[in-house]
Amino acid sequence: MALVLQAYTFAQQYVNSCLHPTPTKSPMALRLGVISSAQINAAAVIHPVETHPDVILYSIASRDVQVAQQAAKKYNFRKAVGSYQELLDDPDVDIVYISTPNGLHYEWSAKALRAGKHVLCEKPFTSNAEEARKLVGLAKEKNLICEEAFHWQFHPAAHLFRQILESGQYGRILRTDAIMTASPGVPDGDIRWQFELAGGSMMDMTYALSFTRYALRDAKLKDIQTATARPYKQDKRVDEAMHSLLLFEDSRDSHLIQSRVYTDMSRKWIINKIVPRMWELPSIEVETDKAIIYFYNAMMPHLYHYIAISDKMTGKTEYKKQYDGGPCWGEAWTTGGKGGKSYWSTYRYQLEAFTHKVRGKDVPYWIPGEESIAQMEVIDAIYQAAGLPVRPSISTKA
Ligand SMILES: NC(=O)C1=CN([C@@H]2O[C@H](COP(=O)(O)OP(=O)(O)OC[C@H]3O[C@@H](n4cnc5c(N)ncnc54)[C@H](OP(=O)(O)O)[C@@H]3O)[C@@H](O)[C@H]2O)C=CC1
Ligand SMILES: O=C1OC[C@@H](O)[C@H](O)[C@H]1O
Repeated sequence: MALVLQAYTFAQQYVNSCLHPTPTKSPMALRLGVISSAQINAAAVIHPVETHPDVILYSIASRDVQVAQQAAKKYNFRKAVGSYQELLDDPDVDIVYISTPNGLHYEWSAKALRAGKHVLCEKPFTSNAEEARKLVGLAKEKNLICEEAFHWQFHPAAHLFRQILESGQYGRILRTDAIMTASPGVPDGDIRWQFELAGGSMMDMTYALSFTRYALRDAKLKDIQTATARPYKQDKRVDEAMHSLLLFEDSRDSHLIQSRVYTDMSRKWIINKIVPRMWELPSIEVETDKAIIYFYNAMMPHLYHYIAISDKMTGKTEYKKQYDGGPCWGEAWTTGGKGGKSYWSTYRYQLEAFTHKVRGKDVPYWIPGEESIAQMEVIDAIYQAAGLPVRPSISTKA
């Protein structure tokens, strides 16, 4: 389903970029360089940039210059180059988006920082926690931005979800249950199946853990009760699926919270294997003292989402949604907030925050580097608990 959603996002973004024509660009607009010709580029940055007045599509790099030229022609980049380093050597590039396979995130983010560029790096941030620590340290040393592109966290629906959990109205969080599955599954040959490129369901579908840690905010991981991987048939080091039960300690009163995190890159179909589970969108359920709170489609809430709050005492369910404004972005016309637009994707909200951060302005929402480190530490711990190797560092040159 995640792949279908992704395809739908591409289409939606395309329609939106037509319906909402390119604004006049600032003469000093930030010049974006894109590293790789990945499929996700269009949805994640290209279309968001088209509707952003302070960023232009400046340069795209591919290992194959012809591929870069095709992408540049299709999306109106000013330049196309045949090596990632050539893009980084260009003094006119201000900000860089990195969409290489996971295993190369660290290498190219580090090289971009060393070249003096601000970085928006795809999720998962790095191959492992050690790389994450080094990258965050390097960004601090260079006084540059290096942000993990966990786009969903920038959307107003995510902020409403957190506000509901932290309102105190529903009591303490007792347990969480987050899933992300692909049905139809990820095709063989995809980068997500390659161990050396830091593949695996826990890495690719790291959203399920992100939903969990976001809901629990400052809770500390106390224990991994169980972690069971279903190995990929062609490489047993790669988790086709991962079922984990984590134990967190609440930062306020130290009570324990049990969190189930389930990721699956090859979810079984139902009814004699003829119906893919199209409805099984990345989601999280949170049980509190007083309610069950369910955030449906937390990964791409701009397409569709709801937050259902079921009262344990009355059995009544209340539904909420938030496509713009909300607790962080505010309503531009009433609170002086930035508001956002209801047609903005998670990626467009993310770009808005990223550019503001680069410009040194206040941002409605941000993911500190320490968060990305903590996320990678939990992923490493899950792999270890499941008896699988932590994803390797292949970028020794960075
Ligand atoms: N935020 C989101 O919603 C999403 C994020 N992602 C993340 O984005 C990244 C890219 O994913 P996706 O778009 O599916 O990737 P693709 O497989 O479509 O593209 C990856 C690109 O990386 C480059 N590359 C460099 N080295 C290699 C290598 N050894 N093998 C393969 N490709 C290589 C290639 O570009 P070239 O040949 O031009 O150099 C390739 O086109 C991943 O980290 C993934 O987790 C993915 C999907 C959605
Ligand atoms: O980040 C992602 O979001 C969409 C998924 O289909 C994809 O596997 C993942 O990389």
